[in-house]
Amino acid sequence: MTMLKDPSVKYRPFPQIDLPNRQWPSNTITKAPRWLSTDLRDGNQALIDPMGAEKKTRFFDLLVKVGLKEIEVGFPSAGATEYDFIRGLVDGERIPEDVLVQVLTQSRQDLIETSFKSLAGVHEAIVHVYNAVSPLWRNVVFGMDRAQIRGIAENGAKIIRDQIAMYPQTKWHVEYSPETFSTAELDFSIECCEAVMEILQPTPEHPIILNLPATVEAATPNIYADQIEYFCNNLPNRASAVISLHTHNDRGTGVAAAELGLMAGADRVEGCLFGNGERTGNCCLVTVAMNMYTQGVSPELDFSNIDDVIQTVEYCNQLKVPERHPYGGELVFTAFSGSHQDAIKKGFAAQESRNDELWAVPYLPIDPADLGRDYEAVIRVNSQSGKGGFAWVIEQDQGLKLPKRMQAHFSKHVQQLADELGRELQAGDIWDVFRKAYRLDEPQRFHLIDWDEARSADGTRVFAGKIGVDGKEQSVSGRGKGLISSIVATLDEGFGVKLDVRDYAEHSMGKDSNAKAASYVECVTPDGRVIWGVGIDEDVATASVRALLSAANAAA
Ligand SMILES: CC(=O)SCCNC(=O)CCNC(=O)[C@H](O)C(C)(C)COP(=O)(O)OP(=O)(O)OC[C@H]1O[C@@H](n2cnc3c(N)ncnc32)[C@H](O)[C@@H]1OP(=O)(O)O
Ligand SMILES: CC(C)C(=O)C(=O)O
Repeated sequence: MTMLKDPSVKYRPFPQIDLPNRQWPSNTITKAPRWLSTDLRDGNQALIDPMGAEKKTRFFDLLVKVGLKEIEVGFPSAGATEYDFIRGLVDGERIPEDVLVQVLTQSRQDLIETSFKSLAGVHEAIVHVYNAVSPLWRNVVFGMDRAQIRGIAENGAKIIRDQIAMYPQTKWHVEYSPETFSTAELDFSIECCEAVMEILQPTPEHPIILNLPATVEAATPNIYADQIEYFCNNLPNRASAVISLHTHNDRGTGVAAAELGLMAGADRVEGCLFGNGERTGNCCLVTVAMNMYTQGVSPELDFSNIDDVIQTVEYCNQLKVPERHPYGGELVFTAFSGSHQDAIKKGFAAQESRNDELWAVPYLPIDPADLGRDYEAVIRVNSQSGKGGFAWVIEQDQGLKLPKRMQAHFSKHVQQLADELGRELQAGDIWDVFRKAYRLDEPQRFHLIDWDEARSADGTRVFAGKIGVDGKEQSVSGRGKGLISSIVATLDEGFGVKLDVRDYAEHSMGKDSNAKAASYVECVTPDGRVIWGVGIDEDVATASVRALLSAANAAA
């Protein structure tokens, strides 16, 4: 047992931010921010096997396809793989006109120079320089005081200014990250940013990007929002800076922090698809974007074919997108449990009958179709499921709309199978048990060979059928007020099978003229047994005959 009884001996609470008049809690996100994907940099540097050129190229093409306009393509001074990939993008003219590529560098002369070289000839790009500013890093990593740390930032800014002058054919943008911003003194982060701005002289027309990372997430997301609002309020020349967020997910609230940071006044969000990145990952861009979408705000990113996106991301990262990951996970639109299935099924029916576009289905905060998912996987059946669940599956799979009371009747068969198998039931399992339960497969005691119907002078109907009985053909007939009662009379008079019909339903199994019909009949036997019969046929009347024979087979 290594957990301390009193963790306050080892850990300290994160201090509150002094921001008495905070505005962000009353704000909402009303438009898409500028997005930057750092999949090819922060995501890549955290992989067991970093991507090679082939994977990076595929990922880059995907990011362009979903609509990313700013893409951090790597850390050029890390080595030849990174450098050559970036040069390949430039030389191969693979960067669309409206896409800005970004590269990251430490604030060191040789690394900055390599970074510019990697991009030489590009039409427009962002050079991103960082140095850590918080006390722990100052003391432990750098062994420097505040002035020296600010000096690293200033030195980098000067080198960048000089490099920009050497590559005039490119429109350059600069991003500065006071790394570890969220655990640093706010005034010191502002001091470093201000010093960098002093050197680079940004303007509102050509602003600097100030990226404020929660390099390690160390507090609740409201604290990060306070830090962002404080920074925005106190940065001199705020109009000449684009405020960018770069959150990590150490406490599991990287997305929340980014969202609250936007409410607090930021303009831009950095992150990775499905939250890849160092340790627990970066803020997930898919989640922030789709959260926005479900509030009726276009994220200006296209995840309408999420499965294609996942396939490429999983291939490139060699990491699986977890089954419960928001919006993308395999199970996030699936209900196994009975009460959820019931509500979803009713929700779809209500949605269809309302016939408007507003989405309102219980337990589904978003229409799976908006992510390119179909409705088949919305309901899956196991031992936790209810009748709404298998009724949905059998309707989707076979086109059968079981009457409500029949669902209850069939339920015990499904439940028994689910308990026996101890696993999820596939559509095929449910269809097998249905055919068995309602005797749809031959041989059965009674089966239909042919039938005809006539009307007598008194208006009654006469059913005349050729029925196979235990393998032998028999001609039988019966009279009634309608088709059903004439078949019931036939079964009674011909075979002594007595059925009291309680309920009857039929429907077409599709919309076109070739669609089959299904009939369901609920009967009670003289000894009080409730029996359901099912008939399926091209002809609706024949489906009724089959349904009654199915019931007779159970009664016999
Ligand atoms: C929060 C982030 O994710 S930041 C991005 C991190 N990503 C990466 O590091 C991936 C790519 N990095 C690399 O391939 C390598 O680190 C390289 C090639 C860039 C540099 O490698 P090395 O020269 O061996 O240096 P290393 O990364 O170990 O850095 C250590 C030195 O750089 C200094 N340093 C670290 N960060 C910075 C910085 N941002 N600016 C200036 N100096 C820095 C350290 O203080 C240390 O100095 P010291 O040797 O005097 O103690
Ligand atoms: C370089 C910076 C932005 C970073 O990756 C971080 O702080 O997490």
